[in-house]
Amino acid sequence: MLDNNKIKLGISQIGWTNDDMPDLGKENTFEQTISEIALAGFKASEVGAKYPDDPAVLKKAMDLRGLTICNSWFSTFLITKPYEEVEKDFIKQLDFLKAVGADVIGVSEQSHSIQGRLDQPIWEGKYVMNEDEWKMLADGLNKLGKAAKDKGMKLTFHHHMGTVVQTEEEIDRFMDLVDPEYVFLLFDSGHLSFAGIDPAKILKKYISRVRHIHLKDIRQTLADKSKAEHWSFLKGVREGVFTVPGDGDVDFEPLFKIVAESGYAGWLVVEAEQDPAKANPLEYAIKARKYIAEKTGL
Ligand SMILES: O=C1C[C@@H](O)[C@H](O)[C@@H](O)C1=O
Ligand SMILES: [Co+2]
Repeated sequence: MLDNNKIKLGISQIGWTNDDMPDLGKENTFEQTISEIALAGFKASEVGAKYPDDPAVLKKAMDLRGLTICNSWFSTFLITKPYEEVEKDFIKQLDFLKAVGADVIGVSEQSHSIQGRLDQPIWEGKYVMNEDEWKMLADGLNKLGKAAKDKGMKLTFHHHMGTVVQTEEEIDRFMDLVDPEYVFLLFDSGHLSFAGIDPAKILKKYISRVRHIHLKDIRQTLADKSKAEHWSFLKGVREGVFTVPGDGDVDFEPLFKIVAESGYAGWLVVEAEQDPAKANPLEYAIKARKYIAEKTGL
């Protein structure tokens, strides 16, 4: 059982429109997306490309539906761009998130990332950082994390397929290098499972440093096929590698147990990008909401 005084449930808008491939769900408007998020029984979403840029307009639309913004993706380029340039954009996004009521920002290092490249199989040619780059990444994130903390926000780092922090060894090294006061982990059950890592092992090890959680399930047969047939990450998404919790092969019960026993306080966010033409977003959001209620009491 999870404590609903500590844990709140959100769902990412990525199931309605996928900003990485905007043709997926192009027909779904911002208003329809957030109305369906509320209708399915969730309390928050992250920020999508169709969401209003004006924080007052966005907040009003969310408030009207009893929703809040709980996080947004932020791409850093700490090992390939000047730090000051990254920091400037980061602060702007922090201020935006703060104005709409979020206290978490989800960072992914996108230097050399292959996650968006259609010409690149996701299982081949991922960039591996050298010693200097590891230091540059950790130092940059520590500084950004301090800037976030100074504004009452938390920098959470999203390990991700096709990026410089994907494998178990990379996650361990990352957690060793960053300052626990300023940089937290964004745990994503789908990316770990897709990478062939036991999500329960990682969650157990780092739960005290986790400040945001993405609940993503995978269809293992399609994940295996993506490797065998050299698919890009985005082809995998299009074909249905990811789905909502309870609909795939990830075992969520140990994850919920670790969360319950840890005293984690924060958001659990269903994040299950797939083709909305094959997986109706409202139907899948309701499916996820029911599964989580059944397994956690939330
Ligand atoms: O948190 C996420 C945001 C997406 O844009 C990304 O590609 C997805 O897989 C994810 O986990
Ligand atoms: Co995620």
